Amino acid sequence: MSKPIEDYGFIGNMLSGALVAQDGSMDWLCLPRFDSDACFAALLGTREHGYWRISPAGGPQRSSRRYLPHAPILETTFETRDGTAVLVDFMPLSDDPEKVDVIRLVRGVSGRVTMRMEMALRFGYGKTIPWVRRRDYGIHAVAGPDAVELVTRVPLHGEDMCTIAEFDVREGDVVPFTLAYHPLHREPHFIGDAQMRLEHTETWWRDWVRICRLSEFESPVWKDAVERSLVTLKALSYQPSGAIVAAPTTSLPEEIGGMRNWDYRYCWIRDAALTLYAFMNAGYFDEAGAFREWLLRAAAGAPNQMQIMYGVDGERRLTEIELTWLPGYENSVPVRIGNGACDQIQIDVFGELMDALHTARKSQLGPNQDAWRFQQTLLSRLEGLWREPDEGIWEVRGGRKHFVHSKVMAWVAFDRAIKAVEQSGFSGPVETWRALREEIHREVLVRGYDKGRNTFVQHYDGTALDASLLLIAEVGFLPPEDYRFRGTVEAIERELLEDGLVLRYRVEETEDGLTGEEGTFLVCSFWLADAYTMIGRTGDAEALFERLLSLRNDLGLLAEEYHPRLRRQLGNFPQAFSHIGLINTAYNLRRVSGPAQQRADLGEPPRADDASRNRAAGAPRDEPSLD
Ligand SMILES: OC[C@H]1O[C@H](O[C@H]2O[C@H](CO)[C@@H](O)[C@H](O)[C@H]2O)[C@H](O)[C@@H](O)[C@@H]1O
Repeated sequence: MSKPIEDYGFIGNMLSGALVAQDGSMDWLCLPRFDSDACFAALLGTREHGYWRISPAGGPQRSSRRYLPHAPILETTFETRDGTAVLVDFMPLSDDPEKVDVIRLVRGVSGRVTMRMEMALRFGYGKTIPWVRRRDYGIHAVAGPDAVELVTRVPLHGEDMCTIAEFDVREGDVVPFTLAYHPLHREPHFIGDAQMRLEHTETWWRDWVRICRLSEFESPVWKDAVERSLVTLKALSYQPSGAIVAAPTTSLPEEIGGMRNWDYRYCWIRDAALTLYAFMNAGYFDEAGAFREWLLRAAAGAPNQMQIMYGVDGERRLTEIELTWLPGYENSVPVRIGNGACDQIQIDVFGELMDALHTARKSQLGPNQDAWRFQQTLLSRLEGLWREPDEGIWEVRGGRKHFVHSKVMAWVAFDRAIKAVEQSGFSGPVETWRALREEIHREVLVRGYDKGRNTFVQHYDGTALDASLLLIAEVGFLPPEDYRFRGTVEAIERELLEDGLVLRYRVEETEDGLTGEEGTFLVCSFWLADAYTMIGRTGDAEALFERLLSLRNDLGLLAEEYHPRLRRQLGNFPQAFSHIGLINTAYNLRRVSGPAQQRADLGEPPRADDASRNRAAGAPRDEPSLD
């Protein structure tokens, strides 16, 4: 029986991540990387597909949970008739991407609680039962190239292809369990003092959060929401390369029982560029630098071969396949790994990329000629490409169209390049770019705008609406007071709202190549709040933002979508896109010159004045300069 998506907490260490349910069951864990095979995949199947549960043997009478302040460290409290015990789950930081660990500490709080640990390791996304051997420290399990050590002082025994332990904890007892991954060709490693690793992990995250600019929020709820979102985004970054995954999961459905199930454990240029923007808003510049370095490496080569997404180390081949042995989350099939969208053309990424680098440059992170050369080659490709149809921001699988958002973002790409020349002294064919910027603008106002309804439309020669049009003012294509933008906001309010939340489009009006429905798309609702702010409807913006905050789970986490009637989160979880929206909208609401205006080049950008503090706090890599 699946648990609601919002029942899960996320822990991670910038190499991989795990989902742990309220009942103490770790139902999703991929080792050693975000996109490695899962060794616990009960999330998308049953216990047969792997899980690791630690909870009171007779079940708790009550349980509650929280994150430790400032860190992706989960603490679940189980109250039983005999006493209270706490389970602390975390993934310690590691310098070696092939050696990744999960630590679970059971602490006795009061009385005497009998706890039960059950572990069913199933490598290869729930398919492969490993060869398990006893060791004096616990067990050693091997399957193919993967090996783990489960280290504990508690006696273990086997039952029905699972490893089991029952043990008592009394007030003051601490019982650690460590799962340490290593590739079979390497020696096992042992973590040592789990309590010390906990303290080290807590300290690292506390120092990281110290940089964060939260003083502009009076409300502790807003402060916490922004901080938790930043910590989540940071935990979704892949430390060795600087990439950022869209989510740590695959195939959590956008419709319960439906086929809209995708693998998000990769780095989308779009999502990562917007993440970068959220980080810069909050004062984090090392992350911006690291992502740019990743991008330059991943996208290096012929500009016409730049992809819209890559693996975390820059891998290009992300072949999409179906895992037929997994029944899917609440029977939502297929379960997919890999993502066919990697071969799509999505013109908006040129704009998102140029915009993020523009903001970074304005934030006074030093110039970088390599990055500028790279941007110029991208623009030379865009000169012809912007005229072509594409798959657009929503990655439709029903055929290419002339999406208006894609054209607007092509305009953004040339606009930011022109500004780089005008404001920062870079050189380039600025007259050509000016002419293209003008031509795109003119064309969109004619072919992308429906005069009769006073609204922009999803694609040329069509009538459907699309939530991505809410970004038209935010990116500076038109001023917010322009009647055509206001008309678009009103049309979206009339036609794309479900219980006050925004659908990205109406599935019945959009050839997305898929069947079924989907929930409201959370980042689009944040964009609507931004649009309200920009057109002076601050009360509506605040109300919508508060509503969106109320949709977070008890730990402050958001999936990609929300179903208002079912009152359930839907889609991959936690999703970077949604948390990016939360952060940017919060700053937008509290700054005289918020991110929307910054992107539209109307105000002051976030500054790099905290970058040195960022480094001092032990951020994991040097800050490369940004153009
Ligand atoms: O709806 C179909 C598409 O859904 C996914 O894409 C969505 O997630 C991406 C990552 O967050 C985001 O960049 C994109 O804008 C979203 O539409 C899926 O990854 C695609 O393969 C699928 O076609």
